[in-house]
Amino acid sequence: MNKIKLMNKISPVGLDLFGEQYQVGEDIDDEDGILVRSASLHDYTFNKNLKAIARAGAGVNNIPIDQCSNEGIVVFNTPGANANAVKELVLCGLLLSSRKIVEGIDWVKTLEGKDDASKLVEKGKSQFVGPELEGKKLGIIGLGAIGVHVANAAIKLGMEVYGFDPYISVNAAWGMSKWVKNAQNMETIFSECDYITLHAPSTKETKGLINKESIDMMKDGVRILNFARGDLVNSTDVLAAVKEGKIAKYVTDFASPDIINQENVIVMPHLGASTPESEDNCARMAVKEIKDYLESGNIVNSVNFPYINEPRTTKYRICLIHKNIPNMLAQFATLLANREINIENMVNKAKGEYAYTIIETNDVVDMNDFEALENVIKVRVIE
Ligand SMILES: NC(=O)C1=CN([C@@H]2O[C@H](COP(=O)(O)OP(=O)(O)OC[C@H]3O[C@@H](n4cnc5c(N)ncnc54)[C@H](O)[C@@H]3O)[C@@H](O)[C@H]2O)C=CC1
Ligand SMILES: O=C(O)C(=O)COP(=O)(O)O
Repeated sequence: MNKIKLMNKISPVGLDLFGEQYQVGEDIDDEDGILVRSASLHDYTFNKNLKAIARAGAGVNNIPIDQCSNEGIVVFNTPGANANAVKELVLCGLLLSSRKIVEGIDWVKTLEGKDDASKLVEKGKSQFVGPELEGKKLGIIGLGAIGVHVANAAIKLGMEVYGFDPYISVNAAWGMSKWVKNAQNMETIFSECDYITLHAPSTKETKGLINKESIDMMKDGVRILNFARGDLVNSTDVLAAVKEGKIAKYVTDFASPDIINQENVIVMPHLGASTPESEDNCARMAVKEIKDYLESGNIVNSVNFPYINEPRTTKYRICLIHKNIPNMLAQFATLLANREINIENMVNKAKGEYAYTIIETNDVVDMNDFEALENVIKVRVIE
């Protein structure tokens, strides 16, 4: 029986895939796996039995990845599973940043109970004029699953789209409209664009990338959208620029005390992925990933360990997480040879400092033999 701890609400469409061999819930101890959305695991104590964490979503900044790697805990996410949901909210954000929709709606509420409301509306609406998107320049920082969706949709809206992503994947590039212009650097985005939208993960490199210095490069009246993570933006600098009128509107999915209820700042309660479709997609993908890893040792969509997806061919499968250093495979082979155990199949892949090896055999093996080896982090024998 595998035990799965839920750190957030996860769609039953995914949870139903676990089946009877799993105990799943919020009050689980000594869990084999964790399913999480945005709850922070930075202060969570991982038990020794924990093998995997699946983030039903994209961003993994709520998980201590280095610590997980060090402890042999495989962390998965669900690439692209919520990208359409976020794209749709970004399109909404573009419109909210441009047309004075929120202000207009709030103003109409003040007319409640007035018999001449329709007349007042026609007289007062001129205060809520805002520009169209067509023909304007949109800069996108981060061209992954979401950035590409946004780029393609903005092209269809008639916008001139500039994209910047120094690490763009071949897949993302294949999926992107040929009309998207390749900005060679972030400065081009800052200086050229009327609208700037962020779709890069929170990393050391991206933290605070919207700050006084970058804002100074921007056009007067620029509109900034942040559906990536709050810490990509220095909110003090953004707020100051909004107050000066340099930034016409800041629309974000991430609340912080300083930006709540400020004029020309629209804050949403982290709603990007909150659609039934995306919640189902993410849950399904996360459950499949964690189940596959626990049952077969296969790793698909991990952010900290390499991709290995091999069909089972033998009775026993030895799964070894270890340091990516010379002589590990030789030690495994020698150990098995000394026990007269034949290797039917062996796969080894590395990712950065860590590596993963699957050895298949039809003979009984003793996990302790492998655990005793230096630089082996985690061992499992799956029957
Ligand atoms: N508001 C919400 O509810 C949601 C927010 N997100 C946020 O959006 C981010 C992006 O999500 P996806 O597109 O699904 O991820 P993704 O991994 O498909 O794309 C991220 C892209 O950012 C690029 N990138 C990394 N460092 C960069 C840098 N320094 N400058 C420019 N580009 C850089 C990567 O090369 C990659 O192409 C997530 O990491 C998460 O923080 C994701 C889903 C929902
Ligand atoms: O997938 C992501 O990175 C998100 O930000 C979505 O977060 P959520 O699952 O809605 O808490």
